[in-house]
Amino acid sequence: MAYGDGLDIRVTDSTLRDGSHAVRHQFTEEQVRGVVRELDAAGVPVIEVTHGDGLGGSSYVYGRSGTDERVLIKAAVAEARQAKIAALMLPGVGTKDDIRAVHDLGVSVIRIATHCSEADISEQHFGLAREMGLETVGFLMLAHRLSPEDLARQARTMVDAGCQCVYVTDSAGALILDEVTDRVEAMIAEIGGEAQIGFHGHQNLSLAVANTMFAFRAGAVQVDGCTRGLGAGAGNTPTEALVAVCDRLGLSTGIDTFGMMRVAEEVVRPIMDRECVVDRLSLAMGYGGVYSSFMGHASRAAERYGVDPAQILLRCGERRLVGGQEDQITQIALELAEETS
Ligand SMILES: CC[C@H](O)CC(=O)C(=O)O
Ligand SMILES: [Mn+2]
Repeated sequence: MAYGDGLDIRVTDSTLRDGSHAVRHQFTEEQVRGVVRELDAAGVPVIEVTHGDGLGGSSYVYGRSGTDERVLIKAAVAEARQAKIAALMLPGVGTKDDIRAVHDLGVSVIRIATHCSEADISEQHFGLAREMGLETVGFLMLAHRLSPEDLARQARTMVDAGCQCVYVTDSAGALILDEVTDRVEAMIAEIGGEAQIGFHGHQNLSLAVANTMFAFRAGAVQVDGCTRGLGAGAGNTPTEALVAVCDRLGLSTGIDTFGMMRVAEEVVRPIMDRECVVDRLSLAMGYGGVYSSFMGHASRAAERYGVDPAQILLRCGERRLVGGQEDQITQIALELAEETS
């Protein structure tokens, strides 16, 4: 199956959204302009720009943005020559007014994310987005927590509400190869022909590129990457590696392979606080099925209460915490401190 428009796969680069977690939401306008200019020149078809937790994410709990995301989005739209600019939102963190505002700024793709079992909270947002002529994408987050059949039923809810492509979103980097295939295939059986399927990977178990290729082989035609892997947890599927693999397999992404390698090395690496790596913490998240953006929260809570951050994360996994329950990370750190005192 191909994406269309002459592409086998359409890549959305989320460096300036998922990568925001790894720079504490401190991207500057100048950095956003530089990254968008270079990704656009390399042929990346869609570039996502938002606070790491989506529109409206700048807050005490999620972390305040260094620069207002609307300023960053406006700058991205101004720099892009061919790329579409996308924005992500979680109903409840962002609102319909945020969708209206970014539409007015020139965003053309809206990606609406819900926990994998709660697609129904996105219905009005998809309806509004389609009325406004936006391209729509749905994220079913922490997709490892549902069986393929249940996930497909949630995808059906999004599609009936107006979603044009539903992503298997491996927020914890917990899915392993065939587990991706099974989910994509179940979604194709349910919504194939009516909507596309996408895949968003995290590198916590070191499988992001491989999982993305399994998703493609099962029928996914939209996939995400982050340049130099810059993203939550151990980071995301590195766009430059994904593009190189596709190139070697003869699959067209429309992206210049060596251009992407250069952007990763010369443009994105210099603005990273640190490399995103598979280490004890990120590996614990992949192993325990924990939402990748919990890593920074757990590290800070562990330092504050003198406990082991990996233990916090594993407990988050045992309790099946979802995005939006970040306050419970502090609660767990307090419990661990009490248990060890
Ligand atoms: C804030 C939304 C969320 O982080 C989306 C995402 O990238 C994921 O679930 O992996
Ligand atoms: Mn992510």
